[in-house]
Amino acid sequence: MPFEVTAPLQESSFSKPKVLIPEKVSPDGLALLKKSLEVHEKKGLTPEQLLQIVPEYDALIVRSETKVTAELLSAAKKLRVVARAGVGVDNVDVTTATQRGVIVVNSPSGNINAAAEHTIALMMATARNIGDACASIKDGKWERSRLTGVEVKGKTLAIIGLGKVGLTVARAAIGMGMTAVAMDPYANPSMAAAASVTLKTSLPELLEVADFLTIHTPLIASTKGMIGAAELAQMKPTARILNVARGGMIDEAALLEALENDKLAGAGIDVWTSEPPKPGDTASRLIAHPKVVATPHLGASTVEAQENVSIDVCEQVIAILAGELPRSAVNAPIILPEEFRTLQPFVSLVEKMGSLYTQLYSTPQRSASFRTTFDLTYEGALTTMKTTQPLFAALVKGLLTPISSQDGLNINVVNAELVAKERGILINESRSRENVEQKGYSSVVTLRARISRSSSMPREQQPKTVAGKATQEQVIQGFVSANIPYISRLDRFASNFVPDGTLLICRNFDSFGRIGFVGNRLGMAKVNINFMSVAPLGEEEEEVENGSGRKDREALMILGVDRPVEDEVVKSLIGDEGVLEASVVVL
Ligand SMILES: NC(=O)c1ccc[n+]([C@@H]2O[C@H](COP(=O)([O-])OP(=O)(O)OC[C@H]3O[C@@H](n4cnc5c(N)ncnc54)[C@H](O)[C@@H]3O)[C@@H](O)[C@H]2O)c1
Ligand SMILES: O=C(O)[C@H](O)COP(=O)(O)O
Repeated sequence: MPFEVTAPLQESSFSKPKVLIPEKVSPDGLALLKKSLEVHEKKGLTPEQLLQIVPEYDALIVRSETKVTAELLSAAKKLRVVARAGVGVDNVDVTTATQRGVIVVNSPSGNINAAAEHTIALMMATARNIGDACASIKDGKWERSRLTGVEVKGKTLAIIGLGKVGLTVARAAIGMGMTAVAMDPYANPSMAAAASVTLKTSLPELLEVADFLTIHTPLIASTKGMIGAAELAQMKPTARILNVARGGMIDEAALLEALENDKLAGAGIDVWTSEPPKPGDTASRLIAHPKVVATPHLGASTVEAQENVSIDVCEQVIAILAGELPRSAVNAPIILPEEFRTLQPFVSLVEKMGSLYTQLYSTPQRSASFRTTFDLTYEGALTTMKTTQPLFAALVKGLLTPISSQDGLNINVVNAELVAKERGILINESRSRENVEQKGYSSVVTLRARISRSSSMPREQQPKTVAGKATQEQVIQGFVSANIPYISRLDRFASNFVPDGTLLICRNFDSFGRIGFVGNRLGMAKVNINFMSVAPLGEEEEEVENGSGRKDREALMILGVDRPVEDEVVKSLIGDEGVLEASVVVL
C-alpha cells in the first residue's frame, strides 16, 4: 500500500477546515482564524452535545472549562489540534490526544502577568479584609475596628513554585517592600538570586517563615494535596494563604478547619478542587467564610491576557492546519505535524510489536540472567521521516505495558529514552535502504530481539545456554495498510494478522486435524473464535522431526478469541495432537 503523507489543508481546499470554540475566547485571535478557516463559536454546550458535533471539526480551541476527554477525542475523527487558550492543560487528556495523533498546543506565557497581578490583588485583599469589608458596608454596616488589616511591607512572602508566575509575583512583592523566599526543587538558583529571592530547600523551612504563602506550581502528583492539616499547623496563626494556580493543591477541608479555629488569619483563593464548586461542598463553605477572599478562577481573565492567549493559540492552529510546526506543542515538541500524523499508525504497530514480544518471548528468569538488545529497523518510506522518536517511545511503551501497572505508565517522546535507560532496555534504531515496495509494502518495521548472557553476572552463576545457544534471536515484523497494523512475521513464521484484542497463538505441526482439534477444545470451553490465521514457516526454514519418526513443517495458528482463555484450556491443547506451544496475548 502506498505510504500516504497527508497533504496540508490549504486555503484553496474545496471546504475550509472547521474550528470549534465552545468557550469564551477573545475575538482578536478568532479574526485571524476567520481569514482561512470556518470558525464556529458555540458556548454553553453540554458534554453530550459537544460529543455529537465534534466529529466534523479539524481543530478545537478551549479554555479550562471544556473537558477534552478520551471519549471526546475518540469521537473527533478529523481532529488535528486541541488548542488551550491559556497555560494549564489538566482539562485535556493529552495522552489520548497523543495516541490519536492530535497535537495539543497552549499559550505558556500569554497570561503570566494577569495571574501574578491577581495573586497580588488577593494578597492585598486578604491583608486589608477587602472582601469582608465590602460585604459589611453593602449590608449597611460601618465596622472600622473589626476590619483593621495588616501591611505587607516588611513581611515575608513564601512562594511554592518559582516558575513564570511565581517569579513575577516575587518581583512585584519585593517592589512593595516584602522579602521573598521560595521552595522549588527545579528552580534556577542564579535566576532566583538575580531576582533577590532566597531559595529554601524544604517545605517546613518555607512554611515557618511565611506571613503570606502563595502557590504557583502545576497540579501534578507531587503537588496534589501538598498543603494539608500538617503543613497548615507549621504556619504562623497570623499567616495568610493564596492560591491562583490550581484547586487540589490545598486540602480545602483542612484550610476551612484552620480558618475556623484561628490557626490561620485568612485565605485568597481563585481556583477550586471542583469548578464550579457544588452548593454545600467544602469549597462552597470556604467561599462563604468571612476570612476568605474568593474569586471564580479569574487569574487569567483580563482583556490583555485574553488577547495574548487568543492570538497565540489561533496562530498555532493556523500553522498546524497548514502543515507547519507550532511553537508551543505540549505533546510533540520536536516533530512536524504532518510527520506526527503519518507516523501514528506505525506508532500503534510498534507498540503492539513490543507488547507481543514481552507476552510471547520474555520470561522473568530470562530477564534476570540475560541481556536483551532490541534492533528496530525501518525500511521503505519510513526511512524518509525526519524523526522516529515516537516509534522508539512506542516500543518502550509496548515492551513495558504488559508488565506494568497502567496508572504509572505514561511514556511519550519526551520521557521514553529516560524510561528505557532506567529499565535497562537497549534499543538500536536503524534505517534500511532495501526497496520494500517490491514486497508490496511501502514501509516495513522489523523488531529483532537478541538475547545474550548478562555480562554483569559472575561467570559461574551464568546459565549454560539460552535454548541451547549462546545467543538467541527473535524477530517480529510488521507493516501498515489502510492505517491498520499487520504482523507479517512472528519469529520463524510468515504471518498476516491484525494484532488486536485477545489472541491465542499455537505452534503446531502443519498437518491435518490441528485446526479442528483446537477449534473443538475452544468450543467446549465456550470461547468464540472471531478470526483465524495460519502462519507457515518462512521459506528458508527447515522441516523438523515430528515425534513419530517423520519430518514435518511447523506452523503457527493465530486465533482471535472473544475472551481470555483459561490456563487449563490452554494447557489442554499441548500434547499428542500436535500443538507444541500455546500462549494467549492481549493486545
Ligand atoms: N488562575 C489562573 O487563571 C491561572 C493563570 C495562569 C496560570 N495558572 C496556573 O499557575 C501555575 C503556574 O503557572 P506558571 O506559568 O508559572 O508555570 P511554570 O511551569 O512556569 O512554573 C511552575 C513551577 O513549579 C515548579 N514546581 C513543580 N513541581 C514542584 C514542586 N513539587 N514543588 C515546588 N515547585 C514545583 C516548577 O519547577 C516550576 O518552576 C500553573 O498551575 C498554571 O496552570 C493559573
Ligand atoms: O491555566 C490557565 O491558563 C488559567 O488557569 C486560565 O484558565 P482560563 O482560560 O479558563 O481562564
